[in-house]
This record gives sequence, C-alpha cells and structure tokens, in this order.
Amino acid sequence: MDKNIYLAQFYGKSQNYTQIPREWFTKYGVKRGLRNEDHTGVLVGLTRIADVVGYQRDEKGQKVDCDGVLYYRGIDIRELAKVENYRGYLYEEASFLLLFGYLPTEDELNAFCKVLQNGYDLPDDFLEMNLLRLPGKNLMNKLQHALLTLYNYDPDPDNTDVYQTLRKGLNIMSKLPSIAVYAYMSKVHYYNRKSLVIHYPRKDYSTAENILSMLRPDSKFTPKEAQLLDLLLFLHADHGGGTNSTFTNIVVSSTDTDLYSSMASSVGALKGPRHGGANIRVSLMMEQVIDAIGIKATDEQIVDVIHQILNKKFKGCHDGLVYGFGHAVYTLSDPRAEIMRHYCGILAKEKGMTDIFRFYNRFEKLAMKTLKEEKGVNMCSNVDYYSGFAYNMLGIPRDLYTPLFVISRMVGWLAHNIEHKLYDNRIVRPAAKYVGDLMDYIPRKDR
Ligand SMILES: CC(=O)SCCNC(=O)CCNC(=O)[C@H](O)C(C)(C)COP(=O)(O)OP(=O)(O)OC[C@H]1O[C@@H](n2cnc3c(N)ncnc32)[C@H](O)[C@@H]1OP(=O)(O)O
Ligand SMILES: O=C([O-])CC(=O)C(=O)O
Repeated sequence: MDKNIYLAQFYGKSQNYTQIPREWFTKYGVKRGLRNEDHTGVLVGLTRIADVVGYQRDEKGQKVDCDGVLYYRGIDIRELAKVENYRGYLYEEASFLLLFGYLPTEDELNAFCKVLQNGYDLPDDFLEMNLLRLPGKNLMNKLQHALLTLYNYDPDPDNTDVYQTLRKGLNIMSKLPSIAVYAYMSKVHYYNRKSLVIHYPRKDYSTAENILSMLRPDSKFTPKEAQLLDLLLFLHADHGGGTNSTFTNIVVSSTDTDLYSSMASSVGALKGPRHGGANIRVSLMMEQVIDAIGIKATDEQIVDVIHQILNKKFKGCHDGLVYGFGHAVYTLSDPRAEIMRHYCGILAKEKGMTDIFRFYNRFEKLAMKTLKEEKGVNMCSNVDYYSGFAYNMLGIPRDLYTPLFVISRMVGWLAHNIEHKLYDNRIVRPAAKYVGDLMDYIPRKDR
C-alpha cells in the first residue's frame, strides 16, 4: 500500500483532466517520436558525417526494406573494418575521419593519436576526489557526474567556440577510458568488496589497448583481443544525426550551453534500455533464457521463450521487448551486427565458446522470424545484440558495456555538435499544440 495515499488519489483523479487520446496525434498531424507514418524519421538536419541506410524508396515513393549499410563520411564501414586493412588504431583513425572528413595519412594519424595520448592523464586528485571517494552504483550516472566535474578543471569551461569545442571534446575522449574503468573499480571495491586495482594509462597504447590493460589485474592482453575491442569501438563511433543521444546533444548544445553539459545529456540518453543500455539488457536476457532452457534447447523451446518475452511472461523481462532487436532505421540487417557476428564467431572458437555462440545465432534467427510474424514488420538484430557477447569474451564486466558505448560514441557526439554549430546553429525549438480546455479560474474558497 502506497504510504502517500493522497498522492495516489491526486494521480488517479488527474486522469480526468490530463488525458491525450492516441488518435489526436493523427488528427493534429503530430509526428510521434519525430516519425513519419511509415516509421521513417522526420528530417531534422543535414549532415555529412554518417549515413545510415536501412530502406530504399520505390518509384512510387514507398519504403522498401533492404540490408543495412553504414557510411562514415561516405565510406562503407565494411571497407574500413576489413582485417587485411587492419594496422591498429582503427578507432582513432575513424575518429579522425568523422571529425575532419578525410582519411588521415600515417603522419596525420600519429599526430592525432599524440593529441589524444597527451590527454590520457586525469587532473591531479580527480581519481581520488571524484571516483574513489564517491563511488557510483550506476556507471552511466557516474560518467555524467564525472563529465560535469571535468567542467571545474577547465579554465575556460563555457567557451563554446568551435575550435575550443574540438579541443575540449578531444580532451574528454582521452580521459573517458580511465574514468570509466576507475569508476568500475571504485564501484566493485566499495559495493562488492573486491580488491581495488588501479593501473595508469600508457601513452604508447591505443584507446582499446588502454582499456584492456587498465581493466585486467595483470594488464596483459593479446593483440587479437585488442584488435577486437578496437573494432567494437570503431563500430559504435557514430550513427548519424538522428539517433537519440546525438540528437539530444544537438538539442542541448543548440542553447549554447557548455560542452560538458551537452555530453552529460547524451550519456543520459544513451543509458536508456531502448538505446545503448540495450547491450546490458541483452546480456541479462540471454543469461536468463539460457538458464531457463539451456543451450541445447530445441527451436520450439526458443520460440516459446520469445513468445513469453513478448507477452511479458518471462522472468525478468516484463516490458514485452526482445532486447537487441528492432531499429528505427534498419530493417533487414544492421551492418554492425553482421560484422560483430563474424568476429564473435572467430573469437568464440579460440575461447571455447562456440556452443553458446551458436545458441546466440539460433536465437537471433528465430527472434527475427517471430517478431516479423507478430509485429508484421522486419526487425533485425541490432548493434547491441552481439556486443555484450563480444565484451564477455574479452573478460569485460557487464557494468562497463554501456560505458564502452559512451567512450566510443563520444566522437560522434562531438562531430555532430561541431557540425551543427558550424552550419545550422539555430536553437532547436519545435512546437506542441495545446489540446486542453480553457477553464475559468475558481477562487480556492469556492472549489
Ligand atoms: C544503439 C541502439 O539504440 S540500437 C536499439 C537498441 N534497443 C533495443 O534493442 C531495444 C529493443 N528494441 C526497441 O525497443 C525498438 O525496436 C527500437 C526502440 C530500437 C526502435 O523502435 P521503433 O523504430 O520506434 O519501433 P516501434 O516502437 O515503432 O516498433 C513497432 C512495434 O514493434 C514493437 N517492437 C519494436 N522492437 C521490438 C522488440 N525488440 N521486441 C518486441 N517488440 C518490439 C513495438 O513495441 C511496436 O509494437 P506495437 O505496434 O504493438 O506498439
Ligand atoms: O540509430 C539509432 O537509432 C540507434 C543506433 O543504432 C545507434 O545510435 O547506434
């Protein structure tokens, strides 16, 4: 029983005064979720940073589902991700491309990496004061807190000049891996009573190498492990101007507020389980599914569980969503999930995890089929379906899955923030139609 019975009563009574029937959205031509009737996004900007292709238009302008393609500055990510092209520092190379619009030469990439490496160290006392003394029970909230605190260490924090934004953004990117890893270490030390492990970042390491070396008690990792993490960071680096956390960044920064505030807002958006937070939900959901039916389950058993999830009857999954599936743009496939599936298969063999990888494959196919049957639209596995599986193979704890998304997407948020400042720069301020009644004021004594 709610102790605050009055509040519950007010809330119940308020339904008589505040309801907005769903059909009114159509009546007034409101694009719920900024979506058109066919679920495609309403155009809210122009960008040259990334293109997310999930459907085409036929000659009548009708939407036609297709395999997904993602371009960073016009280059298909599958080209950039090819193993034969791999020379390390893929995430840094893609960051350069996203920020500056062209592929760097070897010298330019080295110089760019130096800028990042020079920013790796945290300000004096930052670790002790903000992370070790103030452990956070949710790492995404802790990252927001840390970002807002970095404001205090900046001698000119409210300067939103484009070049200064670039410098500040790169500084944030350099520091985020240590902040996220230390926030995790602090959390498990204080809440789970584990030993505190603090390794400093190495300036001769890439972002991916540093994350692995700071996270592991012995700091050791193999080149293959670093390559997979580098690839994962690369795959999450940007997703166009319409994705929720990036649009959030544009909305917030269009007020000309400081960069730390805009980035903290994006982290809040990415935390949501319908967005980046889905990677943690997928991992929990799959663990529960495997606990319930085992990896040797038949297809019928898997489909039965998927129906239970959809009907909100499966333990721990009470919102009817099969996490890791569905996308606002992609229909038949998300190219990032395709790439991840491929590399996860290779690493799973090495780590002796082929059985569980095969279970993920079977669940994926059956979930896509069932979702199509139940919802009538194509819903592919998305970037969050395999990422947790990959992180798990790298020994990365679940708490860090969404923070790793932040580390990676920071460059996308920064690139769009800068692009908006340079070429649009109008405060984002759409409209909402008032659909309530007009009422006479009744003096308090007469109500
Ligand atoms: C990095 C990323 O953000 S990738 C996305 C990560 N998120 C997830 O994996 C969470 C699960 N997926 C979802 O919630 C959605 O598919 C989203 C948020 C990603 C996209 O949402 P939208 O494009 O708006 O799809 P929309 O909500 O219109 O879907 C149409 C219908 O399918 C349902 N649906 C969509 N995805 C799923 C899903 N994964 N499981 C079950 N039902 C789903 C919706 O509830 C809706 O049902 P309704 O018509 O009965 O109300
Ligand atoms: O584009 C979206 O809506 C979500 C997504 O996949 C991302 O941000 O990577």
